[in-house]
Amino acid sequence: MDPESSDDEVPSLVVPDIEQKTSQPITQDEAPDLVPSITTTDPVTKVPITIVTGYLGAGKTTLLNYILTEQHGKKIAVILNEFGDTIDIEKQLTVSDASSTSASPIPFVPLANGCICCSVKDVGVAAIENLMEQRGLFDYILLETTGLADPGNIAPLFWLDDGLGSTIFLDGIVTLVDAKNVLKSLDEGAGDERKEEEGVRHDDHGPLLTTAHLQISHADVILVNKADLVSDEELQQVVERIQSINGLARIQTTTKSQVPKLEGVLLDIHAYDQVKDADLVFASKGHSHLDPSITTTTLQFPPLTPSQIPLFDTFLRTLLWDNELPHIAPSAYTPFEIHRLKGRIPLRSSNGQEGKMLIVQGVRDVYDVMEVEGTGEKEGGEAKLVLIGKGVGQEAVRESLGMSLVEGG
Ligand SMILES: Nc1nc2c(ncn2[C@@H]2O[C@H](COP(=O)(O)OP(=O)(O)OP(=O)(O)O)[C@@H](O)[C@H]2O)c(=O)[nH]1
Ligand SMILES: [Zn+2]
Repeated sequence: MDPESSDDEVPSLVVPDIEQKTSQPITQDEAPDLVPSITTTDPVTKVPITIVTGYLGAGKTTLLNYILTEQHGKKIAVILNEFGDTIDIEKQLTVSDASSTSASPIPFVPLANGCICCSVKDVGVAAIENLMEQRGLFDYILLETTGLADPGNIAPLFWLDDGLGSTIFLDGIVTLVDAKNVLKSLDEGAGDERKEEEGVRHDDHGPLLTTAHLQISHADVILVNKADLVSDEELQQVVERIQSINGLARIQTTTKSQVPKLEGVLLDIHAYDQVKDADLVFASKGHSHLDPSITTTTLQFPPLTPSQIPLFDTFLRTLLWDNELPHIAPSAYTPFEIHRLKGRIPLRSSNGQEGKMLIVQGVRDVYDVMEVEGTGEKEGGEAKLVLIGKGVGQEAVRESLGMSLVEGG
């Protein structure tokens, strides 16, 4: 919902009233050129995009190669965002798609010299728009980020930029984790060479908040790769640490980034347009907080009445846009940061008709609330709002929600 619309509608996509950094028109020679290919006039069908992220050397390119050589019948375009001149090496690695029978090579967009999440955002958007001129040649986009990218800055690009939002949709964020080195990265920031000017997210309120934390906390799927390099115990320890950070993501352990199945597991997962009850089961079980920086917490509460909907939306806005907890004195809680949120909120229908449901999705300060038909669950189903981030487990968050939903409060 944009700020102007009336409160009683169920808000749809809401974005903070940040002045949008309007992307300056990129001159043609700035936007990377595409591999030449046939243009087609296929009607606009929204093309899914999967963001592949993960630390340097975790196995992103190995995954892309694996996907490009698997027989899945998809025509995939690849956007490679690598620092500096590794782009050519990556290009050979990535678009060597032996299996592609199509005469034209895979549409491939190199985005070198910077990180799409911070320094080449506009070029990235222009490159994707450019790519979409060739739609019809492909029906899926894979975007491999640099090893140092913060996916929380990239995901909203596909929500915020209504130009892009009309032709592509974010299907999910896949994070590759190096089983052998991830704990060091999380505990010591090993390998986190983000430059200060990029606003390195080492948090001065306590424990380290590294790029590895961000890539894990924002993931919809996490591949714990290089399993062959660690013992079973070490692998289990890594999986448990990652699960305690992100209780929503589906986690697989892999070697050479090879997953048994792509469809519905890595691709076409629709992580942003639906929230199934099964998605929230693990997160709702409550877990030991193994990581000092980032945790997952689940707020459970009774179904909302129609008049509580705007109260709930005000709670979300204050939480995500103002970084404050309504009704709680700032001195009564420590600074928090929301990376990802998902919710299924049954609505108590006033006349007993089968309850509708609010589905909530959020990444950092961009969130989306959709009203959908209930799935026939009995009315008493609890509402669940799962938060992933820093400081989300403090009792004040729960209290603030409870006080926010008091009608006439
Ligand atoms: N032992 C082992 N090596 C792996 C595995 N997966 C990938 N590798 C190797 O690890 C190295 C890095 O893999 P890449 O796929 O290039 O990793 P990346 O994340 O794309 O790396 P950057 O582009 O530098 O960020 C390559 O030599 C891969 O062959 C694995 O499961 N086990
Ligand atoms: Zn970046």
